[in-house]
Amino acid sequence: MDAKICAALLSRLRETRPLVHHITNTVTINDCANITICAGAAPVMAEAAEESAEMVAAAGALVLNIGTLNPAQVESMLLAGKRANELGVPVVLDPVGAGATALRTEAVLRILREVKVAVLKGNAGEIGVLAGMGGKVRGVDSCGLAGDPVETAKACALATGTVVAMTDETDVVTDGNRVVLVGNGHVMMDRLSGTGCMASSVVGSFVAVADDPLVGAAAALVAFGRAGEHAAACARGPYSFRTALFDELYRLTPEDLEEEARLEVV
Ligand SMILES: Nc1ncnc2c1ncn2[C@@H]1O[C@H](COP(=O)(O)OP(=O)(O)O)[C@@H](O)[C@H]1O
Ligand SMILES: Cc1ncsc1CCOP(=O)(O)O
Ligand SMILES: [Mg+2]
Repeated sequence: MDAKICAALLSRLRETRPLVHHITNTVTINDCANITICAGAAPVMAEAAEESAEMVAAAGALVLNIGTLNPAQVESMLLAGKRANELGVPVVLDPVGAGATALRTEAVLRILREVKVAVLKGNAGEIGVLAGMGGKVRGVDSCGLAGDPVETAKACALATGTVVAMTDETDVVTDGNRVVLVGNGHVMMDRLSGTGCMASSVVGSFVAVADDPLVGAAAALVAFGRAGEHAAACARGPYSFRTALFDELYRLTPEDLEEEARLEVV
């Protein structure tokens, strides 16, 4: 895993433009659609139980995000997720707010039991809760971890059988054995609702074209983080940053990634 691989995946993503099927929340759904396009993929949001399994057949990846979950939506997620598993379509799960309420925590655990999830992408608090290692979540925000971030992410990966992508100032991507740390990103990304959801959409886009979900997830967080760094350089505040974040991901080239990726395999 190195900068060259990130660059090659971005090229492959732009050449193949996979469809990324989302079942996601109502707060950031439009941001997720547009960041998917800026990454190089094509979004579709389809959540009715009558079509969610059918739609996933055309997709390169499925992103499940529980940010504004309700029981019917979770059933649609299970139908789509099981069909994705049958078809070999990788599933990305964003456990938004897991730990904040029992409904959220239980929905995530049920999806993890019934669907083979390729990448579990959460903030530090959410991953700490799911690892059973003392994460704290208020609303949808991480209030931090009790222990070491790498050990927490590894424990979560081993407990859930997924690649865990735990976002923070330094992102930790791990399958429980291999660990990649991603240093790209900017604190402005924490001043805006939706950057975690968008990170999941970008992970879905990269995982659709990657042979290895760990490599796809790490490359996605490098690309998104690097776009955030470029965006912060010209932003006056959170909302001009938001606009610039889309533009800078759209403008990001494989050469940028090769030169500017900050990742460490530990
Ligand atoms: N302090 C920070 N410095 C750099 N990047 C950050 C920082 N906080 C968050 N990010 C980036 O913002 C994105 C969203 O992460 P995070 O804020 O942890 O998720 P969520 O919005 O789900 O809480 C990730 O790509 C992460 O790398
Ligand atoms: C504010 C809010 N409430 C439910 S979903 C959501 C958006 C969360 O977005 P993110 O976790 O990406 O900041
Ligand atoms: Mg955030």
